Amino acid sequence: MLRSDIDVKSLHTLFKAYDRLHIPDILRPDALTSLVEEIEAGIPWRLSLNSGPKGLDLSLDELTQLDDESRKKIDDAVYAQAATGFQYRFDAYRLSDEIEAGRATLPHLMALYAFLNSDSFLKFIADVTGDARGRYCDAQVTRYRPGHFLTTHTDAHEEKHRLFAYVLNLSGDWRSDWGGLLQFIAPDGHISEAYTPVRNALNLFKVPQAHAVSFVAPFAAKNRLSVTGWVRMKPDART
Ligand SMILES: O=C(O)CCC(=O)C(=O)O
Ligand SMILES: [Fe+2]
Repeated sequence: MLRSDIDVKSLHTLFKAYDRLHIPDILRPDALTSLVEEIEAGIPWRLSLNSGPKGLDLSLDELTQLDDESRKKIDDAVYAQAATGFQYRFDAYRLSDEIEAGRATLPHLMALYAFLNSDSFLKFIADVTGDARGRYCDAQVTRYRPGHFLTTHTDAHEEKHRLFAYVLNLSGDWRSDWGGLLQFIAPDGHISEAYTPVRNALNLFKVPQAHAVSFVAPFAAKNRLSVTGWVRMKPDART
């Protein structure tokens, strides 16, 4: 699935210097097209948001049945928490959980998950990062619609043994004005770097590292689609 002419050495030099990397044209174009078609044909999205420390995955069908007042209550709680702390709201399909539970039936996403866990991809990660401890990648498909976002966090998780985060962007022709930027936040609060979603680019960064996905503007002309997850140390720690 990987494009064959990737210059791993140069990527390694950059990764060593910055602990993060934006790699354009990561997959062979044919692999990417089938993947995007499969996702766009419809997958069982759920709205993922947190209520304080608790993560919730809510059925989109049930949410559309809520009356305006109930929906406003959720929005108010989300915005109150986002004003001062950690908050997210985006659509997700928990690909690795669904596959591990034997529930997934989406061949191209299953092939991608197998690829992400193949020796060749894990070796690619080891060569680029200089760290050969990665044994396993988890994965979720995410869709940020207008009004979706993820505030600043580091991805650190004691039990999950995360080494690196990755984001495979699937949306093309994205304008930075639409938001949905992957932003890296410096200790002084400035944004040290931001990646605009680029179709078929892989963003890779070391964990922990402060980052966020900026609010997708109401006028964004499309949704921001990605497959994202973490390269982890232990295959038996799939929690
Ligand atoms: O979608 C992205 O660019 C990053 C997502 C992220 O940081 C996360 O899910 O923890
Ligand atoms: Fe993150």
